[in-house]
Amino acid sequence: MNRQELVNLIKERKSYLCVGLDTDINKIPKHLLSHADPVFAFNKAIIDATKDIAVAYKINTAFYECLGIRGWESLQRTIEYIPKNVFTIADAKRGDIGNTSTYYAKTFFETYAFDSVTVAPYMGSDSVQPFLAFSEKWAIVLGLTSNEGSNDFQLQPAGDGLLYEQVMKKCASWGTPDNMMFVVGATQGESIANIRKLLPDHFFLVPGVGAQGGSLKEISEKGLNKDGGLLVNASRAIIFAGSDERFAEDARAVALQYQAEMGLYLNGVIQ
Ligand SMILES: O=c1ccn([C@@H]2O[C@H](COP(=O)(O)O)[C@@H](O)[C@H]2O)c(=O)[nH]1
Repeated sequence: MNRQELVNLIKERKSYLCVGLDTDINKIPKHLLSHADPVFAFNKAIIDATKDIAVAYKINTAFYECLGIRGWESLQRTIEYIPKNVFTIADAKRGDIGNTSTYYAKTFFETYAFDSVTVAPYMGSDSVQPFLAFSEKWAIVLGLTSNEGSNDFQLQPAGDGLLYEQVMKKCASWGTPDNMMFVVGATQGESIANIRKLLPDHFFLVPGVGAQGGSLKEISEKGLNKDGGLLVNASRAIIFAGSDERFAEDARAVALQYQAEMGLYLNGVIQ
């Protein structure tokens, strides 16, 4: 999906909600366990319940990879089931020497046809650039993450600023706002305005609302730009909103609340 299609979708749906399919087999409702593919059965119900509200789905590959071949099959069924007009993210946090990165990119962009993949930039330009060589595909580079450990390196002084600022500026120079986004945690509210100033045009994938306690209001007020410019992810808060037969309706109810709030923040900001 290209940038204009994503921007149009955000405008149409008045939503920048990304539903995170962190489908933990140990947390899905028990009645699904008798299905041939319980993870896919769960995802299918969540997708059916949210596909008119969400603009993106993020599949965190850890929850699938841990199940071996069955997990990869669930992932494949899920990515094939997600409507083609919605943006898809493989949250795999890859990045390696150049030729290996190329094969990671082929895995997620060609074999599984995701629109984007999350990339850890620590190994530098040759580890990130292979993800930028695919038309209408995106690298989503870890910028300032939502976890406590972001203090260990990302928020440490470096050069004339902080390490995450140097990393984001440098990475941005390898791509464009049409093929690169950044992960910015919703728990990093006090840094969002600074990051938006640093990168006015880039999309940010923002995990950390819901279960991690980040503020949708703060991230939206400080992070939205004229194109929207944000994809705010909620995983557990949506997909595990309920735990019985009504889990998909419960997920929809929470997703609708996020969409309604996002509609308010978009008003007057998006052009
Ligand atoms: O900085 C980061 C980067 C990635 N994540 C991922 O996003 C989701 C968040 O899940 P919730 O249940 O909504 O907390 C999950 O897949 C993380 O691995 C992140 O949280 N922070």
